[in-house]
Formats: sequence, C-alpha cells, structure tokens
Amino acid sequence: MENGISGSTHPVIDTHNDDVDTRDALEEIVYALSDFKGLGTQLTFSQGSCLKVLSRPNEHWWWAEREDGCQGYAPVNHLTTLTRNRQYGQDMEYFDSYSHLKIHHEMLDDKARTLAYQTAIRQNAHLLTDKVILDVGCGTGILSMMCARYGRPKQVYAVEASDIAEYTKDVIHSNKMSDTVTVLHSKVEEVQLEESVDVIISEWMGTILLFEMMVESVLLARDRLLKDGGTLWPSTASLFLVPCSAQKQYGSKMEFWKDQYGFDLSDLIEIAKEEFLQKPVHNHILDPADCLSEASRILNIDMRSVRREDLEQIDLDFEFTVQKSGTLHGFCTWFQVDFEGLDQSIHTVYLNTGPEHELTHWKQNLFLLDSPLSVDKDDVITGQFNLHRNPEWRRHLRVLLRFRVMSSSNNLKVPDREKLFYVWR
Ligand SMILES: NC(=[NH2+])NCCC[C@H]1O[C@@H](n2cnc3c(N)ncnc32)[C@H](O)[C@@H]1O
Repeated sequence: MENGISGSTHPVIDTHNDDVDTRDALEEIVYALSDFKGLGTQLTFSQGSCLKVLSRPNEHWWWAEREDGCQGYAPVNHLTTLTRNRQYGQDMEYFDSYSHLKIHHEMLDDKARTLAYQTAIRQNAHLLTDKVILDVGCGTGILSMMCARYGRPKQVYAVEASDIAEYTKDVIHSNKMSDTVTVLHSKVEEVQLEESVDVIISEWMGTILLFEMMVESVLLARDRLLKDGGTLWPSTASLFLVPCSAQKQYGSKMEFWKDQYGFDLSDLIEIAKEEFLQKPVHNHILDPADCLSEASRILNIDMRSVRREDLEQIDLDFEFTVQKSGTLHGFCTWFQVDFEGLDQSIHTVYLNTGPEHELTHWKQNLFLLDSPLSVDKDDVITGQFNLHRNPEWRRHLRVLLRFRVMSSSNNLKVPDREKLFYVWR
C-alpha cells in the first residue's frame, strides 16, 4: 500500500518511442486534473493548465508540451480532454437528479445503509463533543441530524449542491437543530468555512462503489477542509468480485430469442448482446449458491491517504479457484465501507452490500459474458478487472474484464477473454 490504494499496479515510464503510430501523432489539447511534479524527463504542471499531447508512447505516459514550450512525460491519469464548461453542464444534470425526493426516499428507506451510519455516530457520540463536522452531500440532512442528536458537536456543516438543500433548511429548523446544523446550499468544492473540520461524514458510494465519482468531492473536501489527523467516515472502502452463474438472467436476455411463439429469432442474439450485455446489471440480487468460488476483495481504498489521481485508472488483478463445477455466466461485484472508531476502544462499524448481508438499495452488480463457459472444481480463473474513469463523462467509468481459465493440472482451458463494460458511458 503506497498511497492509500492497494490492488493496482503503478505505471512505468516507457522509452520515448519515436516510431509511434502516426495516429498517435494527432496533437490534442488536454487539461490537468491536478498538480504534478515531474522528475527527470517528466513534465511538471499545475491543476487546470493546458497541455498539448504530441505522442502517446503507452497508456500511462504521454509526451506533452506545456504552454511555455517545455516538453516531457505527463501521467495520463492526471489529464482530461474535458473543458470546464462541459464539466459544469454534466454537474447540473447530476445535481438535478438529486433535487427530486425519489432517490432520497430510496436511500432513507435503505435501513442497512442508514443504520450503519447511525451506529457509527452513536458508538462514537461521546467523542463528538465540541467537534466540527462536515456532511458532504447531506441530502435531506439525516446524517447531520443524527450527529447533532446523539453527539454534542460544536457545529455541523451540512453541504448539499442540489435544490433539495432549500427544503433541508426547513427540516433542520423544524427539528430544532438550527443552532448546531448549518445547511450550505453549495457544491462542497466551492464552500468556504471559517474553520477546518474534525470529521467528514458522507454517503458517497455508487454502483460498483465508484460510479458518480462523488468520492472525488469527498477527497477534495478532505484536502481542503479536514484538520490534520481528522476523521473520514467511511474511513475505508473495498470492492469485492466473485465468478458466478446467472442462468436466469442470461437465459432471459439471450436464450429468450431462440424460440418465441414457435419462431426462431436467434438472428437477433448478436444485437441482443450489444444491447443487454454491454453494461452490468446494476440491480442484481446474487444468490450465494450461484457463486463459483470464494469472493475476493480486489480493491481497498484508504480514504485518508488515497489521491484523486489514483482513481482515474485502477487496474486490479484477481485469481479464483473454482469450488464447484458449473457455468460461468459472469462476475459479480459489491462493496464494503468501514467506519473506524474515534479511538481504539471503539469497534469499527461495517456496511457490506454483499450477498451474505442484509440487502441494500445498491444490491449487487452482474457483469455478464457474451458466451458463458463451463468450469470445473479446482479450475483457476485469473485475470484483471480494470476500472477506467471516462475522460469525457467524468462521473462514468468503463470496466475492462480480462481472464483465462487454467485446469487444476495447469493446462490452458480457456484462452484470454476480454470484454469492455460501460458504467454507463
Ligand atoms: N451515495 C450516493 N451515490 N449518493 C447519495 C448522496 C448524494 C448526495 O450528495 C449530493 N452531492 C454529490 N456531490 C456533491 C458535491 N460535490 N457537493 C455537494 N453535494 C453533493 C447530491 O446532490 C446528493 O444529494
């Protein structure tokens, strides 16, 4: 664990390859997502600066030129082709989706989710006395009100960018908490506080843990507003993966076309794969009996030390030993977040959205293969699950799944398979 993220491999600088593909020579203007201090042939640049990409020697390092003419290697995970106003437009659409009650009703109605936060707050309540708390994305204000009711904080800043914030102000007033809880109708990126905070609490987790990339806003708040040694709740976040069968789901989307009212529509299966299998099933309820092996925690994020740029491209390896013969229809993901106690004596609170735990509104996510395959007990499935943030649609990501199957006697049963999924662009 070097910088708060474990499970990823770090890019190595390739030699600058002069005979790059002419396609690569297409010059492109990109923007720096964050500062980068270059060493040797690497280019130093600051957040927001504009760079011209001259060539792309590999997927992790591009040869670029600063506006002052300096050239050098720039790390791709620090770059975006997105202009500021296009990002603004995407944010407006995103926050508009949270200005309606439906999504807030769903989250409040998710008892496992909301009670995990309540338990963390109540177990640490006595240590919240006189603390300054920041609730990033407070929505209806439920977490802020829990902090104010169970602890005796000096101040809670409830920050909410969507228009629901105007109603949240009324909710705080009606619950007689206005002297402790201050609702700020603003993006947390733009909020100015007269003091730094002791605790940042936020419910930021999306599909596949990271969709919406709201975690980036929490990390920005951490870097800008959290006291040294301050607490982040959740303190860590993990992503789990398991190979699984999914006969019902695969059959309903694919075999469905083989016989409809006595007619063979299987000519449609190819376009059905495009339409139904390019994105994960986001509301799948995984039956533990469909798991073909033990699940693996493929990613662990330490919220105190992870850097935003580490979340641009997360390349994760996995290896599974098949525990029972069956059909491999795909892979399922879920996540867990931990709330570490404010001191050693207080137990960590866990919220796990996996199939062995109470169902949450996140359910599990099913990545279906185009063509299922048979696997046998003791086969070994190895591969990569690579999460790459969409450089244009900043809240979306792509998942590149690669794997192969070896028999227990180490013979190659299924050569490398690769599939790209969109979440959701
Ligand atoms: N767990 C999730 N996937 N979403 C649940 C929390 C999302 C809430 O945070 C708000 N929100 C998201 N990002 C921000 C931000 N940068 N600043 C303020 N509020 C935000 C958003 O408007 C919504 O009310």
